[in-house]
Amino acid sequence: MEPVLEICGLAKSFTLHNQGGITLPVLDGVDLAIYPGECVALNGRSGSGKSTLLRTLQGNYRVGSGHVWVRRSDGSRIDLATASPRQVIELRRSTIGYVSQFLHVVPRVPAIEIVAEPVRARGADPATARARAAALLTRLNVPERLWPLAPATFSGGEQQRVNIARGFAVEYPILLLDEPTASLDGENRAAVIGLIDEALGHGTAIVGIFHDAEVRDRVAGRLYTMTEARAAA
Ligand SMILES: Nc1ncnc2c1ncn2[C@@H]1O[C@H](COP(=O)(O)OP(=O)(O)OP(=O)(O)O)[C@@H](O)[C@H]1O
Repeated sequence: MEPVLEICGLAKSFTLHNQGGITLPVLDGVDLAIYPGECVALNGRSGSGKSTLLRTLQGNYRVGSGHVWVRRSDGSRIDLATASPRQVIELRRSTIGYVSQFLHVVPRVPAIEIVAEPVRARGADPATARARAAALLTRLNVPERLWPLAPATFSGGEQQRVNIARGFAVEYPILLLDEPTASLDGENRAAVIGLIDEALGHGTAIVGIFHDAEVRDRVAGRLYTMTEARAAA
């Protein structure tokens, strides 16, 4: 079986332009291959670069050096290091799902539409997309009275569940999860674990940050421990 995601010699540093142009090395020599149907948990102390790696895999941060090969459903591969912005947008629609820690709400867009949007973007008709969204919101215990409302006023846990529903609305080949259970109670944690299990069963490859050790031990088949980037000489 071929990996859906192959990270080779990835390095990434940030240049702080407003602080004298200091360069902060964060990732160095990351090598990791991820296969369909497996869940890899990023492990490491606070500040070791877990979120930076996840955002780089989503194409949100530019690759410093090295390669991040993403395999598309037609078998072709794209390297995020050289992908155009247009290709990155297309990969996010078709191949790479991402559940961030916080929902970035668009003003006035109802929760159900936020969840249905990725389904529609893949060509489903509005009724099918809304039905999928409704099923996920129900599963994640988001009360139906909230569905037509914009989530700006929702509680932290409600916003997170809308975000999770959106991330799982489509069966992406690759799903990136940034602390998907951080502000959830036991019942909703169990619902998220159920969704993760199903996605893995469908062959989705998951890379996640799970500070909740119980959830991590339950879903992750493998840990990838971040090592400190070599300090700049
Ligand atoms: N946009 C940025 N600009 C400058 N430095 C950044 C940026 N994002 C992250 N960093 C720095 O990179 C390092 C790694 O941060 P990152 O958030 O990836 O760590 P983490 O392992 O996810 O931490 P935590 O477990 O605390 O969330 C930190 O020292 C952080 O200050």
